[in-house]
Amino acid sequence: MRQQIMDKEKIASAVKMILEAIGDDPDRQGLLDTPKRVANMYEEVFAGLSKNPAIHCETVFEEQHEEMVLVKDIPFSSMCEHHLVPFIGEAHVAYIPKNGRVIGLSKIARIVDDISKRPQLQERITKSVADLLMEELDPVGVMVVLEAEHMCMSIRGVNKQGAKTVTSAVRGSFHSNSKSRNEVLALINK
Ligand SMILES: Nc1nc2c(ncn2[C@@H]2O[C@H](COP(=O)(O)OP(=O)(O)OP(=O)(O)O)[C@@H](O)[C@H]2O)c(=O)[nH]1
Ligand SMILES: [Zn+2]
Repeated sequence: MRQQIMDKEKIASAVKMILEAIGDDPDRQGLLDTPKRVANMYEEVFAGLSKNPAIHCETVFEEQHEEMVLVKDIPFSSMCEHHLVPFIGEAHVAYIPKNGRVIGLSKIARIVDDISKRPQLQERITKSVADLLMEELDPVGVMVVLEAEHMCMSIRGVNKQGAKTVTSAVRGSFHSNSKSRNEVLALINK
């Protein structure tokens, strides 16, 4: 796993250069602490770069539940890797455990967070969460649905405030069985 220390001084000097480049004065009162603040913010919003989300699957409960578990409406935010502005929305994660391999519900939200807090694409987050659960838990099936608004589409460019992007990743039995897929979709929309 990549272990990297974030170089906050480098971020701060880059932000100072950006402020100069856009034609503002980085030495004016209101901007004096901005490079440092942005560096602190980047440390937070890109914290997932130094995280290994698989650790959240280390504690497995031996619970013979072979029906669906759905954690829905998990708020998440990420940074679009094309423009470095946020996209914000909700994740819904369903899986059907096998051989009693059940994890704590909060761990599902932690996995979403660790994978989101990096320069990302919505499709990659969706797929990464599904693949990680398949690899670590070997469940009967996994289905992940993300819906988000991308600031790069809202505040600039095409300027479509409120447009939502929905992505899904479907693995195992959810892939082969449209009835279980529809059950998840119905529960998400409840
Ligand atoms: N597939 C995908 N596209 C994304 C995501 N986040 C942002 N984008 C898109 O990335 C694309 C980048 O397009 P480019 O033409 O290289 O950049 P641009 O000139 O800034 O594009 P516009 O946003 O259309 O102004 C845009 O269409 C964004 O909407 C994402 O998570 N998934
Ligand atoms: Zn973007």
